Amino acid sequence: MAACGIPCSSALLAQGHRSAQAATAPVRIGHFQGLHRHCPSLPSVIAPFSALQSPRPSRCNGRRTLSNAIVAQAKSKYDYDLVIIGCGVGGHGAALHAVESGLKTAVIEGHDIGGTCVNRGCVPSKALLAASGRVRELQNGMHLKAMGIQVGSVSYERQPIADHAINLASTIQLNLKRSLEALGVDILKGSGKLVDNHTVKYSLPGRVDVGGTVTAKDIIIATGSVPFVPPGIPIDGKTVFTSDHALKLEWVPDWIAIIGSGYIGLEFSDVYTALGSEVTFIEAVDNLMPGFDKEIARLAQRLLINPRRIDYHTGVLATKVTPGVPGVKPVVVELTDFKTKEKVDELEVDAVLVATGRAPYTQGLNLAAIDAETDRRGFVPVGEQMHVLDKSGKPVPNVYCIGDANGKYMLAHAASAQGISAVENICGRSHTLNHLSVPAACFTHPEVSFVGLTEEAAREQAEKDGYKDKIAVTKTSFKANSKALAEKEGEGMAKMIYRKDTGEILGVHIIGLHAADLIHEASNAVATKQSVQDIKFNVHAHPTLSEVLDELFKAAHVETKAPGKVAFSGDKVKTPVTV
Ligand SMILES: Cc1cc2nc3c(=O)[nH]c(=O)nc-3n(C[C@H](O)[C@H](O)[C@H](O)COP(=O)(O)OP(=O)(O)OC[C@H]3O[C@@H](n4cnc5c(N)ncnc54)[C@H](O)[C@@H]3O)c2cc1C
Ligand SMILES: NC(=O)c1ccc[n+]([C@@H]2O[C@H](COP(=O)([O-])OP(=O)(O)OC[C@H]3O[C@@H](n4cnc5c(N)ncnc54)[C@H](O)[C@@H]3O)[C@@H](O)[C@H]2O)c1
Repeated sequence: MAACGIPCSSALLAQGHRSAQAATAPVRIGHFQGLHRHCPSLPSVIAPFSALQSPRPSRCNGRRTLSNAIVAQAKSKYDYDLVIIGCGVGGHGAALHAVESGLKTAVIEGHDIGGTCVNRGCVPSKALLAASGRVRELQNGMHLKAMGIQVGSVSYERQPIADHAINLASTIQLNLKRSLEALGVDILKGSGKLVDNHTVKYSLPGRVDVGGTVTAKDIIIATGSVPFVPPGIPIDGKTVFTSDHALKLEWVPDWIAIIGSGYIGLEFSDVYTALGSEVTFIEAVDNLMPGFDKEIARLAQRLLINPRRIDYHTGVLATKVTPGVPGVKPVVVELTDFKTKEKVDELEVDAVLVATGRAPYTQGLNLAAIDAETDRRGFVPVGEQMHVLDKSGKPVPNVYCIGDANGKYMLAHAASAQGISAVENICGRSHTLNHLSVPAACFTHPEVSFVGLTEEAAREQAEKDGYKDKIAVTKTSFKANSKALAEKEGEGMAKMIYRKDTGEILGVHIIGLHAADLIHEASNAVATKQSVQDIKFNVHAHPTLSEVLDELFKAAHVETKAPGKVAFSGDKVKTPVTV
């Protein structure tokens, strides 16, 4: 567990293997935040951005304190103010903010606009979760009967569910591309490689008609990640596969082993069990969901694992997997004790999903050209303000790295927020993203979400910094919430870890209906440094699920009554590295 409480165990396990795996993986590349603001189908939403209404504006749109002479020089010397290598959600979010800030911007994209999130991640997985979630709900006769509803037998068609995910990804990919075009961002097709800290060469293998060299005042690297596959596990894409293949839902195995009980493993266990599969988790750590707050993980096990057709082996590694033939020959999985390294079991299943983390996609960038190198796992080292660090740990002028490629927090909205932060710094508006305020959610049924530290990490931090007797925890249950009860969805809890001397919110964790939406009141409070004694005066509509949080805040007891922003211990906490 990293200091921030964000899941990171797979990274520990993966050490030493990642770069090698990434080297053989195909180039991949997506954000809602940007999409909502800039979707071409929403012109009225775009309108407020001055960058759109004027001809190509000068650097940083008048907000930067550059003299006109410097601006003119900057404009004439380079092709662009900003070039972004990689156009996933991170690159896209950075590009939108750059245009808003008046920067002449280009993105270089080697595969598909939208990257992992849009094409092989968040978007298609949420489509599968939405469809399979309905199947689960309609098949839960007891639940429906409790509200006086009876349904006949419920069935589904696999291909239309798969098509829903594929079509959604295509639509959003197109929306992202159009939003960039509408904003005047040049989209350069090819794989980018640094020449120096102002120059990028780009090309597409096998295409002599595509490519070139561009110069820019600043460069952002946003090349993302690919699935990490441990050694000894050959991916055939049919019986042994990663999320890249699973999202296509080409078949629904009767029995599937999922290696890894992190985000991907959990979300796919939700999809597969709803569609009728039996699931076996193989988890290296001694407990399932090792990256989550322990109490939340225990309740998650009671809600998401135990009542379903799921069993599990913990404390074991899948050290060897032999692919099978669908319907003919099973996949064989060799299990090795994580601690003793002795072979302990062998499983025969229909399919294996490898969900053991993600590896950065950073090779081929030629970081040597800027006197930088990746760490041993392939991540690009960055400072607090997203500057790439050179071999001696100093910031490389004008080169930044955001998103999965730097490994700070491998989530779509974190990539986009880091992109916005980098652009702020490029524009001379010093900005540091507080990663402890970035929410995370797992979209199972019910959902799990959190922000900040787990209870364990908060206590560890407090012990180290000498305020361990100041840590307090409040908890509320969905069972007492009118809206949840009206929905017959009373299973779930929220917990908050805070400092009773200052009222600082250190972490909030939720499991229950719409937990992924509910977390934002807490994450925004952490971001704006609202204290518990302030937030407890917020008014929540009744009856809503948000009252679960209202009660949570009201249950907190703070020693000081002083309202307002306080000096938080989080101010001193360095941006956590989570992988
Ligand atoms: C199954 C799955 C589900 C997920 N669900 C969620 C979720 O619900 N919520 C969430 O927040 N996160 C989710 N994630 C994580 C999220 O997808 C990533 O954190 C996010 O995509 C990272 O964005 P990025 O821009 O850093 O990288 P990417 O999205 O990987 O984009 C990088 C882009 O750079 C391009 N590229 C790479 N190298 C080069 C080069 N040299 N030149 C030019 N282009 C290059 C790639 O083609 C790619 O398009 C999920 C991930 C997976 C796998
Ligand atoms: N809803 C979301 O936000 C969402 C959804 C999916 C993915 N993601 C992102 O994608 C990334 C990858 O997800 P993930 O679930 O693959 O990674 P993860 O790091 O969340 O979980 C990987 C799990 O695999 C286990 N593991 C690693 N190697 C193993 C081995 N050899 N044998 C057995 N167990 C092993 C680890 O202990 C860990 O529990 C995450 O960083 C996450 O941020 C986010």
